[in-house]
Amino acid sequence: MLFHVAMRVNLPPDLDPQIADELKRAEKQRAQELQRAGTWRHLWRVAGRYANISIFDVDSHEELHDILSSLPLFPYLDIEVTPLARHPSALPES
Ligand SMILES: O=C(O)CC1=CCC(=O)O1
Repeated sequence: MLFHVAMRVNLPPDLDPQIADELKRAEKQRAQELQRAGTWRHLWRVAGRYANISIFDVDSHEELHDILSSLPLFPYLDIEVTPLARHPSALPES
């Protein structure tokens, strides 16, 4: 199941910079693990915002929820999830 996930990062301006750096390092490590596993299919920066647009490939809504809610930055993320269905005019995937 594919999901379009929009994440906006809202780190508090007064957050200790060392804690912020550690959260970003841990988030990057987890994001790269999930990309290598094929679960986090796309990760794009939204130009001009501290936000990303991502595509996740998971087996269930529950799996997506578990992944998103365990991200290191989760307490600071505004997340919007959109389920995707195949478009009838899309070419078959190679
Ligand atoms: O910077 C972001 O958009 C949040 C984020 C997601 C994966 C990652 O490494 O950072």
